Amino acid sequence: MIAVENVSVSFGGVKALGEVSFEVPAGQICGVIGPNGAGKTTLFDVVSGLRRPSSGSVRLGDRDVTDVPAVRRARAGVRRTFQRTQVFGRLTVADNVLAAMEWRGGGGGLPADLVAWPARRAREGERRRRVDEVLDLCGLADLRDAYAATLPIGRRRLVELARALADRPEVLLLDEPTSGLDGDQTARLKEIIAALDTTVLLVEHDMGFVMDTCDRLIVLDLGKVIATGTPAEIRDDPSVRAAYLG
Ligand SMILES: Nc1ncnc2c1ncn2[C@@H]1O[C@H](COP(=O)(O)OP(=O)(O)OP(=O)(O)O)[C@@H](O)[C@H]1O
Repeated sequence: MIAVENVSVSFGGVKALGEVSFEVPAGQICGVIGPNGAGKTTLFDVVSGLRRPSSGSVRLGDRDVTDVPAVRRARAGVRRTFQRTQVFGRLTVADNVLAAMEWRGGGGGLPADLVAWPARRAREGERRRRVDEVLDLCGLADLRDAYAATLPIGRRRLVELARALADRPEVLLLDEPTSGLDGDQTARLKEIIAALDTTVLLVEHDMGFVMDTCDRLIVLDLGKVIATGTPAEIRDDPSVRAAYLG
């Protein structure tokens, strides 16, 4: 569950977010839409911990994470993809996913390696199986040994998604996940998201995708929530039409 309460963020004189509040119950797929400059990316930065709000709070489950930095939020099960893909170009697709998985139970140096060797090897095997599983899920199995830098943008985006899914996140934030995807890849993405039992917050400009994929929508305009509701409710909301049509 994600709970954002009265969150405000200002950049100098620009109020990117003004007292934004909403909740995404566990397992729900929630879309954030709004015109350019509405505050969507800023909201993602606040939820993922990259930006601290000037006021307000963010809770994940029953934990207040407002002051918890991004890296610790990631450890607590928050994963994010970015508007501009951020894959490791010099690593293979499989290694990109492997690198994103938390190494639990490491540490302790050589003595620990020797004593705990069988358990560590078993865990390593589990991680590699998981890599294959998510590559399959994302339609990347054939590309597991390709260097990420050589892939077209749509595939790179799917590598980023695979990385985000590898550790079975509790909360997944997707920033414009369809951009650069072709029709087949977009359809696959829809299926992947629908099959997750993760809380998902996504920003997306492709309205068809948003309407088909999300359980609920939040509409931002000039840093304010101007409407929330099911996709059908939002489609018929006059204030939303006004915001988009100017
Ligand atoms: N680092 C920053 N410094 C100054 N102003 C910023 C900064 N980041 C965002 N803003 C401003 O805050 C407002 C919200 O920006 P934000 O990028 O969150 O909107 P957005 O809805 O994600 O837009 P887009 O759809 O174009 O990505 C805009 O007016 C933007 O110019």
